[in-house]
Amino acid sequence: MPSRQRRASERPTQTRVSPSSAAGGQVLPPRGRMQRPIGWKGAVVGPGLQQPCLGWGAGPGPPLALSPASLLILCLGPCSPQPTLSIPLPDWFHLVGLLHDLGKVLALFGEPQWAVVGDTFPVGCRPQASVVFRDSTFQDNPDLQDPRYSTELGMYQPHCGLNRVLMSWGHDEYMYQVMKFNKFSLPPEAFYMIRFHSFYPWHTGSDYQQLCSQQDLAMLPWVQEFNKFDLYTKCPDLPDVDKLRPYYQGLIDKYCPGILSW
Ligand SMILES: O[C@H]1[C@H](O)[C@@H](O)[C@H](O)[C@@H](O)[C@H]1O
Ligand SMILES: [Fe+2]
Repeated sequence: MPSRQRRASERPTQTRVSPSSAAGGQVLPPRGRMQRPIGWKGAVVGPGLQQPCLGWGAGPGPPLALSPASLLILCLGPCSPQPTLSIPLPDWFHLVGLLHDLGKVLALFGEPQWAVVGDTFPVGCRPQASVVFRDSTFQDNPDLQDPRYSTELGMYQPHCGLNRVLMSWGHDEYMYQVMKFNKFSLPPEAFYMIRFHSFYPWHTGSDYQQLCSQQDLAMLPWVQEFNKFDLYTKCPDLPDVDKLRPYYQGLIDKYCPGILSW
């Protein structure tokens, strides 16, 4: 069993794919303490929010504001890293922790859950062994019947680079696009970490090497370092928002100030 798959079945609180769904389709709500949807409605879209730090600009969504306190609760509480840093990391690394899952706001725009959360993988080529539930959920995927898309390289050139690869859609790519559009002054590593943090078959499964460029290999350690603080590392206790807020507000002001377009 691929390690990612083993982890998924060992951890019942994580989002899971219905065993009865045919084509890698239906994603069921997680069990246990993550039973609630990601909490945007209650925690972020409250009327009582003050001093919004990240706001909605022009876009299809309703006028919403994300307060620093809400972000901290969402991102440092139930859905982000425990501070067990073993090496000194740059300050922006902490901001990546805060921001990395904000793309899940797509769920508010009516995007179905399977197109927002879940691990990501390249489309247009054969899904490799470490893709979670690879063996049980891809049997009806039409690409696998198409000789152009069902080989190891599929529609790609060898070592074309992940920036030329079409990934399955989700919160990673959306947040990356938001950061780019709003010109966050973060280093390329930060963009990269957010864009590929759910690409477990690559950063943890070591698959898809045939698509990687030298630049991808250079970025891999950053994605792996970040992964130590991603899934399964959540602190069960809510953070002390008042204590943490000035620090994170400082990072926001430094790297992504003002009102953002989503
Ligand atoms: O499969 C997981 C899961 O869907 C999480 O909700 C998400 O934050 C991760 O990035 C992803 O890899
Ligand atoms: Fe994520």
